Formats: sequence, structure tokens, C-alpha cells
Amino acid sequence: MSAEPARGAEPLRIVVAADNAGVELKDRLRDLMRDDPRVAGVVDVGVSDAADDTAYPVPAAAAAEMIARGEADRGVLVCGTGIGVAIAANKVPGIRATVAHDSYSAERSIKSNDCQIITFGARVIGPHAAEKILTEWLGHRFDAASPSAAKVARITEYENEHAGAGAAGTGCG
Ligand SMILES: O=C(CO)[C@H](O)COP(=O)(O)O
Repeated sequence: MSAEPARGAEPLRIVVAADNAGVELKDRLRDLMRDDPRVAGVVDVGVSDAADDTAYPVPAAAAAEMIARGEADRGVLVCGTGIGVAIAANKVPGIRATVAHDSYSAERSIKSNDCQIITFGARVIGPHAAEKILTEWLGHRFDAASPSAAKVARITEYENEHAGAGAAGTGCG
């Protein structure tokens, strides 16, 4: 797979985050992306150290909020399973996040679902497999003219219709 920017595709601004279970893989993926010409920049919102036991919803929500504010295009989040950071990120309005430990799911998370965030479980996937999936993921773009677009728009409509209804929040500030 070429690491050249796709024709017409703008380099991506990426935010990364992890809890202490995911920090090692997060750092590895961050450094890989910093060398990738398809990436305009990588912001790391932590945690920065395996001794930091900040609960996974905190860095996950911080990363997702950056995307929601338009400060980053995509996010890469890591915890033990990838599940907790995905759930937390999805609580941020407008965010679509999913764990994807295989190539096809990672591709469809962009092309079908226009997910801004991919998550990995450091206790589930090996670093080389995660790097391969991430490298491919950087090359995928959502096609707003595709039949998938109306389905994603329906998610946004639902979110807008129910904004504020029953919101429990993440307690992440
Ligand atoms: O994987 C996690 C959350 O999905 C996290 O890294 C560990 O969470 P725990 O099993 O509740 O400690």
C-alpha cells in the first residue's frame, strides 16, 4: 500500500489518546504517523506514561472533543480492548468511533460509516497488525456522494433530534 497522499486528499490532522493499558501501542502508532506524508500532524492528549492510571474515558473524550471542535480530523485511541475508548468517544456529539482489528472493518469504518476515530485494544491486537491496519486506514476517505452518506446522515439526524435527551455525560469535564 502506498504511503503517498491520495490525489486530492488533504493530509490529516490526527489526535491520539490512550489509557495506561494502551499507552505503549498509542506511542508506537503516533510515531508511525508522524513519519507518514498523509498526516499533517499528530497531537497526543495522553496518557504519557504507564504509571498514569487516568481512566480511559478521560483521554478518549478529550481526543473526541478536539475532533468535534474541528481541531483534528481523525483520532486513534487505544485501551486494553479498544471498547472503552470507543464507547467514551461516541458520547461526544457528532463523533463516530469504532474498534477495528481487521482491515475490512477499518476500511468500512471510513467508507460506510464516516468514522472519525479508530480504536485498538493493546491486549487484543499485536503492534504489527495494528500498524498495518492504521497505515491502510490513513489512505481511506469517505465519499459524501456514495449511497452510504444518507445512512450516516440518518445517525446525525437522530443525534440532533435527541440532543440533550437523557444525557448522563461522561463525567470527563
Ligand atoms: O480496555 C479497557 C476498557 O475497555 C481498559 O484499558 C481497561 O479497563 P478495565 O478492564 O475496566 O480495567
